Amino acid sequence: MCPSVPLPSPCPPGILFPYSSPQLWGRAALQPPVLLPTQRRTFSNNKILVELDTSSGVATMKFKSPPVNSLSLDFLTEFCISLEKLENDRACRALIITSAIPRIFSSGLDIMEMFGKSTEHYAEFWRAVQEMWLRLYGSSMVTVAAINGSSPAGGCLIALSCDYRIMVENPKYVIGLNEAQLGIVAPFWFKDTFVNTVGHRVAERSLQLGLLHPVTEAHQIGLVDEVVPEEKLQEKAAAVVAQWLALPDHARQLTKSMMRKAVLDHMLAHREEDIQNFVKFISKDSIQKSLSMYMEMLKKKKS
Ligand SMILES: CCCCCCC/C=C/C(=O)SCCNC(=O)CCNC(=O)[C@H](O)C(C)(C)COP(=O)(O)OP(=O)(O)OC[C@H]1O[C@@H](n2cnc3c(N)ncnc32)[C@H](O)[C@@H]1OP(=O)(O)O
Repeated sequence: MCPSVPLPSPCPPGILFPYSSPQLWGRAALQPPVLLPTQRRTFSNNKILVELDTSSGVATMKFKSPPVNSLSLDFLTEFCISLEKLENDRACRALIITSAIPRIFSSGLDIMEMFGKSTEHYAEFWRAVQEMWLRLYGSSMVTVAAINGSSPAGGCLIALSCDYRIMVENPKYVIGLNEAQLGIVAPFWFKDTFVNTVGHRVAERSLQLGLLHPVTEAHQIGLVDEVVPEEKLQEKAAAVVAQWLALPDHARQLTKSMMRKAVLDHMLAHREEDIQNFVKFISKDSIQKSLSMYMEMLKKKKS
C-alpha cells in the first residue's frame, strides 16, 4: 500500500503518518462489541510462524530459526514480508513478537552476513536491516515484544522498536546494544531508538560500554517495561495488548507517529548514505578482523 507522500524506494507500507494512508488506520477499531467465534489464520515460512486471531485482531509472531534466531538476509526478508502482510490485513490491529527457540529471543544480526562477503552483499544486507526497522518502528499496529530469552544488539533493536517490552525473569538472560564489544558501532538510528526508550545518559553509558544488561537491570533502566515469570508471559502480553487496543486506533496511531516521526524521517533522509557508511565501515580489514575474533571467542566459549 503506497503512501500519498513520495518516499525513497522501496516503499515501506506500514510506516505511520504521514506515510501511511488514513484509510488503513480504521482497521477493526470501532467494531461493535459482539461476541465472535475465535478464528485463527496461520502463515509460516522457514524462519517465522504467524498466527492471527481475527476475532481479537491480535497476531502472534514466533521466531523459529535455530540455533539462535540470528537475523540473516533470509530471516530479515521473511520478517519484512510477514510484517507487510499483517500491516495490510484489516483484521489485524496488534502484534506480539516472541521466540520459539528456548533461551534466545534473537542473537542479533547474523555476523556471517557481515564477514568475508562482497560490497554488493553488504549493501543488500544493510538495506534489509533498515527495512525491518522502518516497518517495525513505523508500524501502525500495537506491537509488544514478549522477550523469552537473550536479546543482544539487533535482537534488542527489534524489542526496542515495539511499543512495549515484557521480559522473562531469568538470571541467565541479557539484553542490550553490545555492538562496541564486537568492535563495531551501532548506527545513529539504533542509537536514536535506544535513547527514545531509556534516555540519553543511560543510553550513552550502555552504548559506550557495549553493555548486555541482566533482566532486573534492564527493567531498572527502562529498557524493558515489565518482568514476568516464563509461564505468565503470553497472558501478560495479551493483557497489555488489550489495554492498548481499548483506545481508538486513530488517536493511538497519530500519537505514536508524533513520537517516532523525527527519528523515522531522519533515517529515511539519510538511508542511502547510511548504506554507503555501513559498506565502507564493515569492509575495513580491521573491522573484519574484529568480527572474526568475536566469532572465534563465541566458539571457544562453547568448548
Ligand atoms: C556504520 C557501521 C555499523 C555497523 C553496525 C552493525 C550492527 C550490528 C548489530 C548486531 O546485531 S551484531 C550481532 C551481535 N550479536 C551478538 O553479539 C550475539 C552473539 N551470540 C551470543 O552471545 C550467543 O551465541 C547467544 C546468542 C547468547 C547464545 O548462546 P548459546 O550458548 O546458546 O549458543 P552459542 O553456542 O553461543 O551459539 C550457537 C551457534 O550460533 C552462532 N551464533 C551466535 N550468535 C550469532 C550471530 N549473531 N550471528 C551468527 N552466528 C551466531 C554461534 O557462533 C554458534 O555457532 P556454531 O559454533 O554452533 O557454529
